[in-house]
Amino acid sequence: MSNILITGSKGQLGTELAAINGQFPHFKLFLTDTDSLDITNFSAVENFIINNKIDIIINCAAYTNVDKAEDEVEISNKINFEAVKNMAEIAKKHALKLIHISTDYVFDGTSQIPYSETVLTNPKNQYGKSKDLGEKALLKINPENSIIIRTSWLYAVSGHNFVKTILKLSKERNEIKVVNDQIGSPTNAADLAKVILTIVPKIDCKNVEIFHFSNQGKCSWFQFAQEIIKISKRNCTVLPITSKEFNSKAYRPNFSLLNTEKIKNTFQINIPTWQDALINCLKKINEIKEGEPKHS
Ligand SMILES: NC(=O)C1=CN([C@@H]2O[C@H](COP(=O)(O)OP(=O)(O)OC[C@H]3O[C@@H](n4cnc5c(N)ncnc54)[C@H](OP(=O)(O)O)[C@@H]3O)[C@@H](O)[C@H]2O)C=CC1
Ligand SMILES: Cc1cn([C@H]2C[C@H](O)[C@@H](COP(=O)(O)OP(=O)(O)O[C@H]3O[C@@H](C)C(=O)[C@@H](O)[C@H]3O)O2)c(=O)[nH]c1=O
Repeated sequence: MSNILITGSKGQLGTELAAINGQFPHFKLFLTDTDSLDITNFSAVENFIINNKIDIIINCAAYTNVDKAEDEVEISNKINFEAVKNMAEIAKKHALKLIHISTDYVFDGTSQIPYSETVLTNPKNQYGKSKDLGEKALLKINPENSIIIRTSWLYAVSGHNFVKTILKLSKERNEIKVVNDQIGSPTNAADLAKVILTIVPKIDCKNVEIFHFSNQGKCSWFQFAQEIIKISKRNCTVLPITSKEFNSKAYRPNFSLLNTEKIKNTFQINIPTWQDALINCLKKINEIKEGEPKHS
């Protein structure tokens, strides 16, 4: 039996990890969030891992509001950088495995081929910068048997995400406008959660390794919104617009597709397409019924 600390367990990924604990009875999950374990508090985290004999930390806690981060530089850095640095130090001192989650937004979006783990980061917004600093701190402190998993466009049944926003907007409006010049791959948090708990026992590395994980295939946010509307049979038109027209506060990369070959080959895993993963999530939120035809 391994004792695993899940930070940010009330978020999208943390909730999905908690939901599948039954499939992994050899893990005892310790579910914490801001109210029970603030990851910015070094001694609180260290005491928690000592008192509960923690073997593994899965850090799902993060500051994830991309637009708000532009104005909240200090707090986003505290959570996405300083707290990660602290956890890396604690992991090293107590010989724990640390699984840290990062983002496609550490890249600048200028690539024309999917980003592999070796490409240099160059974040263009404050959220991406804070996550990049967290990654770099972890790489520098370099606790053994620790990894960074970068993922992209995460969504789940619970929490704030693009899928739920589009479902909500499509109830309120006949027409929604969505950017068509940002390309990536959506990721169902349930798929990532399953992969994390599957690979945890197999992690064995002297130096911190980076892996990329997303659902398979690529799309723009516009195409993603179209698929959400189509599968959910909503009577709403999705219109393509440019990022310039949408004019969000934070800059988003135009291309942030991740190359997932390394994680697939290292751990011999299959990853669902983004369309199938979306159907699975929408089924869960009762937008579609079992047995309905898959996407065309
Ligand atoms: N969401 C996305 O699209 C993507 C996310 N990621 C990364 O994946 C990981 C998981 O993301 P996701 O599940 O979507 O995140 P969420 O925003 O859904 O959840 C993050 C959780 O962390 C908690 N949290 C924030 N600050 C602290 C703190 N100081 N101490 C303890 N807990 C805290 C939040 O609590 P509260 O709500 O109270 O602030 C929330 O419950 C993150 O590292 C994120 O950067 C990567 C790519 C895409
Ligand atoms: C809701 C909406 C968004 N958009 C655009 C805005 C933005 O460019 C894009 C995505 O919008 P969101 O704000 O939902 O997503 P965003 O917050 O950019 O999502 C990111 O979150 C962080 C945490 C990550 O790590 C990234 O991988 C990514 O998932 O779609 C529209 O064009 N029309 C709309 O109606």
